[in-house]
Amino acid sequence: MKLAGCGLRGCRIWQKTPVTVLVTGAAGQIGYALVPMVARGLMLGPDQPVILHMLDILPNAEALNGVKMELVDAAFSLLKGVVATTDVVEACTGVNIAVMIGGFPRKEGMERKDVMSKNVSIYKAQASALEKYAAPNCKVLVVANPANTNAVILKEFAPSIPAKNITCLTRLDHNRALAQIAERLNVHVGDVKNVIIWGNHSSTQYPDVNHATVVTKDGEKQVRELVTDHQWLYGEFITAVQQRGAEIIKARKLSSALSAASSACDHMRDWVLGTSKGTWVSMGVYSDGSYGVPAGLIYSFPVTCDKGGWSILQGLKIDDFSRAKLDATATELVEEKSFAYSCLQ
Ligand SMILES: NC(=O)c1ccc[n+]([C@@H]2O[C@H](COP(=O)([O-])OP(=O)(O)OC[C@H]3O[C@@H](n4cnc5c(N)ncnc54)[C@H](O)[C@@H]3O)[C@@H](O)[C@H]2O)c1
Ligand SMILES: O=C(O)C[C@H](O)C(=O)O
Repeated sequence: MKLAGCGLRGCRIWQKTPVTVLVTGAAGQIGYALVPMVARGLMLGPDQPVILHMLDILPNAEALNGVKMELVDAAFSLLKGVVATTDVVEACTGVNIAVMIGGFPRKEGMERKDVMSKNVSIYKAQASALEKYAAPNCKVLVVANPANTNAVILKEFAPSIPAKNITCLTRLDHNRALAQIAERLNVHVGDVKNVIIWGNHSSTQYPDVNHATVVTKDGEKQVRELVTDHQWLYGEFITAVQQRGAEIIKARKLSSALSAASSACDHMRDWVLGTSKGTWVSMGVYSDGSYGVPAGLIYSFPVTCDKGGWSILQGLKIDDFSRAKLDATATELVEEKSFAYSCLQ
């Protein structure tokens, strides 16, 4: 914190030191939705000044500069500086938070594996830059797909960044699950909590409501008690969350952007500022073997956050149906990880 003038004679207020936030792929759709949210304090809080570092590739340099012009024009009071660059070293220098959205998008006719091999090389190069130039204790959120596996590669090639600081986005899936339950029960989404997304940000993810609750006028109730149609919970609900990204691509001809950006803010805000008491969220984090998930994967778990750190929520009962789902998505991640490594040979 430092003492800063508030503009009135004789007035001094304590102002926090700005936090530097890197957004890669900032000229893309999610980047364009995200940077104003960060500049408005939706990621780090309404009293936290920020400096934005925006990275994109050379063919998008002009568009990136346009985003910078708009940020300046919006006159955000929390925004203390903007760097728009195609130089990865300049982009990574001194960053406290890195939101990695940049990557090669899947194009028509391309297999998931084609995209993976391109993105794995990008994440290897950017890991090295973050390792060398980011601020100590930089927190990383990988959004670009395949998000979990890009995060694994980033961790591998930035060995001095603590594994606890490298995460991937499954909060969008978590929010989608909350929204599906809220719609089904005709309640406000803010009254639903503690769903879980297990595993990969892909169609093998397992949205689990076994421990989820809803605040009602008669107190907190289990989702399983309120949604009496268990066939729906075991079938349509799971598929709806797993397939929501594809459904949005079908409708928009583009992948989700505003919801992805908003969820990225939710992820970082809870990580930095903490989750509320009795509430957990889903984050793709480094597996320590909890719940029988192979150690070393970046896997989505239920986590609680406190004092800038996260912990995997322990001790939840996993029934046989869930066990099979947790294992299936872990198997996919093991295969993706091994394919990603083979791309680097
Ligand atoms: N995890 C999630 O929940 C989630 C949700 C939605 C989208 N996504 C993924 O996020 C990614 C971005 O989506 P989008 O809609 O913003 O895509 P987009 O194509 O609009 O934007 C991507 C941007 O990345 C830039 N880029 C490409 N290579 C780069 C590099 N090496 N360094 C820096 N920038 C680079 C591109 O030029 C482009 O501006 C995609 O991989 C998408 O699948 C993830
Ligand atoms: O970009 C995609 O493939 C979909 C995206 O990850 C989403 O979940 O909306």
